[in-house]
Amino acid sequence: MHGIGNDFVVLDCRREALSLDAAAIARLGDRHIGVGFDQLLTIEPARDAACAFRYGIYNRDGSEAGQCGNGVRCVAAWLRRDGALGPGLTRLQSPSGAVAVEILDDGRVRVDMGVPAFAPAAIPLRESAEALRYRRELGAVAVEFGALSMGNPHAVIEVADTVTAAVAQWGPALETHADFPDRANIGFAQVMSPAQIRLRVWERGVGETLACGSGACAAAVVLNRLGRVSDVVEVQLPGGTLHISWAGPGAPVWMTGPAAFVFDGNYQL
Ligand SMILES: N[C@@H](CCC[C@H](N)C(=O)O)C(=O)O
Repeated sequence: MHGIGNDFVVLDCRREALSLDAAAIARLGDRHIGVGFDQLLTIEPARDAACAFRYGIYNRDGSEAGQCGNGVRCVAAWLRRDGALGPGLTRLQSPSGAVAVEILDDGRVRVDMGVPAFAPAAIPLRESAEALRYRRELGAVAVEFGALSMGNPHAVIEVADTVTAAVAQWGPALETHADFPDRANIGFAQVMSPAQIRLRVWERGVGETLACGSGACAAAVVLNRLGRVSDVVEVQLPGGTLHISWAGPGAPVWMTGPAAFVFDGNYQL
C-alpha cells in the first residue's frame, strides 16, 4: 500500500502472531532482494480495550517507530476493505498510544493524530529548556529547527526553497545527532502562504521518502507556533498533498489524506 508515495508492506497478524527480527525486516524491505518498503506495518489484536485493533510500525532499517501518519491511513483502508471498520471514528492503538480514524465519503482517511508534545524529554532532545527554536552546529553550518513528538521524534527546519534544501546532508547529520538519543525525522519546510507549506522529509531509519504524515503534522505545528501559518494548512510533499489542522497547544492534530492499495501477495520467509 502507499499513502501519497510513502510505501508499506502491510501484514495482517490479527489471527496469527508473527515476530520478525530487525534483520528479517530489513531483508523484506530491501527493494532488490526483498519486496521493498519505507515501513512495514503489522495489524494485530488491540492490547488496549478502548481500541479496535493495534498496528506496529517498522522502518526499512528494522527499527521500530512510535507513529506513522501515512501508515495509519493505510491500516484504516485495509480494515475497511476487510469489513472490520465501520462508519464514524474508530480508535486504533499505535505503539505510542491511541489515534482515531474515519473513512470519508470520498475514500480519504481523516485521523486524529493526538496532541503534540514539546517538552525536550518527551521528544527526546537533550536540551535544558523547551523553546520554539533550537540550534545545533552541523560541521561548519549552524542549523535552527523546531522540535516535537507526534508519537515519534521530529525536527523541522524552515528553508527558503525545498528544491535546493540540503536534505541529503543535514537530514542524516541531524537524524543521528547525539542530542537526539532516539534519532529523529527531519523536515525541510517552505512556507508558500499562511495556508500552504511545501515539505520534504528525511525519515529516521529510511532516508528521504516521498511523504511523511507525522512529518506533515510536525511541520504544520512548528510553523503555526512561530506564527508563520494558520490553523488549517495544505502540506505539499513530493508524493502528494495532505490537509492538516491544529487548533493550538493542548489540541490534537487532524490529518486528512488518501490511502492506496498496490497489490496483495504471499511472501516466503
Ligand atoms: N512515514 C511515516 C513515519 C514513519 C516512522 C518514522 N520513520 C520514525 O522512525 O519515526 C509517517 O507517515 O508518519
